[in-house]
This record gives sequence, structure tokens and C-alpha cells, in this order.
Amino acid sequence: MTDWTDPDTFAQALEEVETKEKGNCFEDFEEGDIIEHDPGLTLTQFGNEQWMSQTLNHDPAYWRSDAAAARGFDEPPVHPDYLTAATLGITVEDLSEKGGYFLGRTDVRFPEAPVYTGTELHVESEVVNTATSSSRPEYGIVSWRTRGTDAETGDVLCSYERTNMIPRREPMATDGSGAAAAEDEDEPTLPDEFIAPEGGYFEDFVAALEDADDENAAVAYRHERGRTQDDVTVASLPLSTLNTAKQHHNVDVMSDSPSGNIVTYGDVTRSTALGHARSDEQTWREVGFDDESFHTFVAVGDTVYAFTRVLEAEDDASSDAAGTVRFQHIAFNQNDEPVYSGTRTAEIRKRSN
Ligand SMILES: C/C(=C\C(=O)SCCNC(=O)CCNC(=O)[C@H](O)C(C)(C)COP(=O)(O)OP(=O)(O)OC[C@H]1O[C@@H](n2cnc3c(N)ncnc32)[C@H](O)[C@@H]1OP(=O)(O)O)C(=O)O
Repeated sequence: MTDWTDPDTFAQALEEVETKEKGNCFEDFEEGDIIEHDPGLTLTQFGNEQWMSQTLNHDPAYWRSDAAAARGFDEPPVHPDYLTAATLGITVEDLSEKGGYFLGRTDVRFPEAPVYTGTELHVESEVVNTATSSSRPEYGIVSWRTRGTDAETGDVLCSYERTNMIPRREPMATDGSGAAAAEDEDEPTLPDEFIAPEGGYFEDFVAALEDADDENAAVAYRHERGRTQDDVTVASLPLSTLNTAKQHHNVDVMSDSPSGNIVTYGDVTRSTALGHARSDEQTWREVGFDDESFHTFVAVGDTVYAFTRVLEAEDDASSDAAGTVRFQHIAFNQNDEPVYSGTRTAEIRKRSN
């Protein structure tokens, strides 16, 4: 009788059986397709606090009821980074489990009203663009518009447009022209001076921008904190958002990939850098994010730091207690290499309130 557990027999069986594959290839996506993501997720206090604590997001309004009340919340709400990560995590099984690189995201928006724990999240995506990759014939580039809604009320809680490289079933035939084109790049020019705001209130950002206007200067600074990536940030946090991308939890498969190892979920890298930045400001409300890009991989043992450039400040926030500031944040690693960049619009508390 065949012993199926005999190693040679089993190896042969493994080679001959079909693999029940997960995920979709580039060819499976067509512009206009609507994909409802199943399962949804209940945004729990545990999930929220686990995400915030591991990414060093310590804004008291998300942790304590008195601080929440002072911000006008009924109770500590769901943090926008956890909401964003959960809205994306749920989509991975349908959109990028095949092994796509998360290239970027834009038009990330949140409603003014806070989202409370216990809310059931329903997520849906539409394919908005498919394109061939001129540099990587084995991949295509797909963009989706995704909306996370309150399953009970239908209110939109988080929306964005995201772009991934997705493996093709069959590589494209190319004439090789895409890979060769080396661009003429202008010499980088930096301002003569860098100014850091004195504090983290709206008025401090306005004053720093005014000072910079008088000089050839930029308002730009780095944050001291760093967070070394470990098994929790790399594997556990994405799994807690139902993100099934093998990049984050299958060392066996990833040992054969360009990174050679499991890599940090882009939303963990980003949220960690934002946590460092927020620790040096008085955040009132997150409005949105644009032009987000993931430049290179972050893996276990890498340390995520943050750099901030203040772009503009306007006194036009949803509350008199705050003003609106637009930032560019760059996450970088221990070798000073940028790993994430994006612009962020946030309402920042005024000192006078
Ligand atoms: C979620 C989730 C997965 C993850 O979270 S994975 C972790 C986060 N992502 C990463 O770590 C990716 C880090 N990035 C890289 O390692 C490199 O950027 C990458 C993907 C290897 C590409 O390197 P290249 O040097 O080849 O980069 P290029 O700048 O030449 O770009 C290649 C093509 O992509 C197009 N492209 C790049 N960025 C964008 C963008 N934001 N939007 C649209 N298209 C973009 C670029 O134009 C190039 O196009 P070609 O036609 O010239 O090939 C999950 O599962 O979703």
C-alpha cells in the first residue's frame, strides 16, 4: 500500500497535483469591473489600539475619553491610519494577493465625522486603469478606486485610489526599449537654509513658513524616533487587517523574491512615519493624503524614521480651534533611503484654543 507520507512519495505527489491558486493576475482585471470584497471587518477597540501602539500613534484623543470629549468625540474613535489600513487590507485577497507591489495611492479621504469602534466595514473597489509596464514585462500596472463604507448606514468612511504592479499570466513580448531609457535628471537644488517650527501648533507652522518666505529656505526637519521592524509589525499587523499578501507572512515564498524576505505592509511603514511626525505636532483632524509612493522595501530589522516638509498653512479648517496644514512626509530607513513619501493635509490645533 502507498504510504503518502513517505518523503519521496509525498514530494512526487506535491509535484503532480494541481495547486488551488489564490488571487488574480493582471489579465483578470478590466476597467469598469466592480469588486465587492468579502469578508468585511468589524473595527474593534483591540485592533485600533494594537495598530496605534505598534506604530507609535499616541494622540490622547484616540486613547482617553476625556481627551476624546475635548476634541468633540463621543468616545475615542477609530484612528484614520487603522481605518485606511483595514480598508486596504480587506481588498488584498481579490486585488493583489498574487504578489503585486504596492506602488502608490492618492486621494485618500475621510469624512468629518469620527468613526467609532464596533462599526462594520464594507469595502468595494472599481478597476479604473490597467496598463502594461514598459520596464517589467512580467507585470502589468492596475489602479483601483476603493471605498470603505459603514455596512449599516452606507456612509463612506474612507476612500482612495491605489496602484499596484500585478503579475501577468504570460509575460509581454517587448523590444526592450522600456528598460534602457535613462533620463537626464536636473541637478538637485536644495534651499540655503532649513527652518524647523518652534512648536507643534498651527501658529508655529505659519510663523516658520513666513520666516522661510523671507529667505531661500524651506520648513523641513526630521523626527527623532525610529521603529525597528519585527515580526509583529511585519506579519501580525497586516494579518490583523485581513491583508493576505504573502509578502508579509510567507518567508518560504519570499526567500525566492527580490527582497529575499517578508516585507512590511506599506500602511505600517506609512503609519509609523506619521506617528513620529504627529508626536511633534498638535493634530486636530486628518483630512487626506495624496501622491503616496512606496520607493523600496522595508523588512524585519530595518528601522523606519520620518522627515517632514511643511508646504503651506491656511486658516480654513472645519473648526475654529484649528488651521489646515499641508505636509510632505518622507519615511526613510537606517541607511537614509526614502521608503515612503506622500503629501498630507491635516487640521492642526491652534495655540489660542
Ligand atoms: C499592500 C500590499 C503590499 C505591500 O504593502 S508591499 C510593501 C509596500 N510596497 C513596497 O515595498 C514597494 C517598494 N517599491 C519598490 O521596491 C520599487 O518601487 C519596485 C516596485 C520594485 C519598482 O521599482 P522600479 O525601480 O522598477 O520603479 P519604477 O519607478 O521604475 O516603477 C516601475 C513602474 O511602475 C510605475 N509606477 C511607479 N510608481 C507608480 C505610481 N505611484 N502610480 C502609477 N505607476 C507607478 C512606473 O511608472 C513604472 O512603469 P513602467 O511602465 O516604466 O514599468 C498589496 O498587496 O497591495
